[in-house]
Amino acid sequence: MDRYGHLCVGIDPHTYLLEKWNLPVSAVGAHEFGLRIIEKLENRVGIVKPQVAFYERFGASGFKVLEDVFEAARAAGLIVIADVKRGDVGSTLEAYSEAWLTPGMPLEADAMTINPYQGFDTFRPPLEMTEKYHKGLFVLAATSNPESASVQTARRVRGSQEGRTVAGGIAARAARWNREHSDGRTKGSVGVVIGATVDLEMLDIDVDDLATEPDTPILAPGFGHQGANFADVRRIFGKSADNVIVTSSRAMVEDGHDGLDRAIDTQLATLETAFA
Ligand SMILES: O=c1ccn([C@@H]2O[C@H](COP(=O)(O)O)[C@@H](O)[C@H]2O)c(=O)[nH]1
Repeated sequence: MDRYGHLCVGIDPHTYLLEKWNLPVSAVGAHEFGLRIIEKLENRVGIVKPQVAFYERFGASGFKVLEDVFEAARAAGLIVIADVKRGDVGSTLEAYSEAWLTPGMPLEADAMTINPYQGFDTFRPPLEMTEKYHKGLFVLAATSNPESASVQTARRVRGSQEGRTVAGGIAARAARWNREHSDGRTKGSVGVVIGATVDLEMLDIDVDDLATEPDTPILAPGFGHQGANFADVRRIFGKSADNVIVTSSRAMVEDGHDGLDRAIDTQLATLETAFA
């Protein structure tokens, strides 16, 4: 974060955004959308998060242009977080991690989002790849959408005792993994996704634990369109704010290509004040 900053711009070529940018609603339009965003970010913003779904919907041609978008982002010196939210039995998850984390593969990214619904222990293959190739994982813990609460606030039962919430348990497992594999690093390679819109207390997420070295990075969606305010990052994440990647997609690009310049300047200035 010292090198790349806290701001991450999401590349989500929604249909209405392609239309607003006067681009065709096709893989070609999604390609151009991604490249134009990357061009604006170079030397100003350090991290991008392409939302793979908006490319996947165009099938093979969508994946082909996504490869180019990743390549352009890498060439511009950006960190690429592939928002793919994959999860499965370990052996299948291994293939997903080969696709998204292995150097030289067409869809290689720096980090991927991953879904723990089938159990944290299915992550062994991607965790090993993360260590081997110096990549990152962001595990969904407390997602920004309001519908998530019914699953993520549920408490586990340990014998006759009520245990942690699902979200709190996942976050604690990620922090534990980082501590057990710290290797002298100040930040772990396993991060968590925690929406900026959630109630951390209700979810029983221990932000102090996430801020215990090696810190657990937090990928925080929900800023902008989903209602969280960029200026509130420290209030929301407390001790862990310094580990937060503030990510926003629609709000950055809704005013078109020129509006993106203004949005970048505004949000960089807001975050500079917030982190001062
Ligand atoms: O909990 C989550 C996890 C991922 N997302 C993704 O982030 C962006 C948010 O887009 P905005 O336009 O800034 O709302 C999108 O790609 C989601 O799939 C999330 O919103 N919440």
